[in-house]
Amino acid sequence: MKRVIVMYFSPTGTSGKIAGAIAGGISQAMDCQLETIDLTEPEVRDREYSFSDQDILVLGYPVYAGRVPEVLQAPLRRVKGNGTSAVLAAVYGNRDYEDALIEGQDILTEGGFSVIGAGAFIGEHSYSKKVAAGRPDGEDLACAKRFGEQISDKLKNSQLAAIEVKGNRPYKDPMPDMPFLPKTTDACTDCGICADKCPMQVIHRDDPRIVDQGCILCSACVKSCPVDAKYIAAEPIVKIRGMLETKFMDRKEPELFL
Ligand SMILES: Cc1cc2nc3c(=O)[nH]c(=O)nc-3n(C[C@H](O)[C@H](O)[C@H](O)COP(=O)(O)O)c2cc1C
Repeated sequence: MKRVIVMYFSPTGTSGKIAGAIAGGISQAMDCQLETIDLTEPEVRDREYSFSDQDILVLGYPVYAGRVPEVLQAPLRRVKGNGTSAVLAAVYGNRDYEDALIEGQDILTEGGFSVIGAGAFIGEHSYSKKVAAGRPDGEDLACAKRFGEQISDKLKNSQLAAIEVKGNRPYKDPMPDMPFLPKTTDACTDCGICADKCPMQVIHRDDPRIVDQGCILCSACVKSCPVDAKYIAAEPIVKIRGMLETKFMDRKEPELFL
């Protein structure tokens, strides 16, 4: 019996939605069970995972500076396949995904997987509510589900050869360190949702205004706050937001590799 495992790291939820839709498409078409592993939670990220050739792994992650997020790299290297078929979903904020797919493919291939499908999808940008606002939308999710069904056809026809994705080696330089912390306005009601959502667990549950070092500026706190009390005021991020809201407003569409 085949099993589909959907594994994702998704601070603001977009990568999780896309990976879930792909995995749902595969599991429905193949009538097999679906399991979820949410690597956004630190203790889940710390574990080791091993899969068999009866499993299909769907891995979703956001694109950070054209790469696989650094915080996910060591955890992914602990995920082992044994001739396991894998599908990648890199979700980017309507600018570009550069080397994020090829890097993801390299990591999984080294870990014993065969990447038989990959897609670059679009999600609302972590640093803006205007860039790719509301995405993934219904069209994106339908596209992801259909992609899952195409993957299932490929599996049924035993076409398990690895694919070629877009991207370059050596990969883009990693993101420079940005030692900034999110700020909090007086609107904060101490509800603690931001602390629960923080993938680095650096926000104090008893006083969410206190944020320890180690923040990766993923915007999980900003986007989950019900009263918009969290914000990132650091100059480089404000500049990036301005650049994105000027140059990257035209709708991009998913790119699929099968
Ligand atoms: C640190 C950081 C770097 C990012 N770099 C890129 C990028 O290079 N290209 C892009 O289009 N979007 C970039 N984004 C936006 C995210 O890839 C995008 O919003 C994604 O949908 C977030 O996924 P999530 O909802 O699963 O967290 C970046 C976001 C963050 C927080």
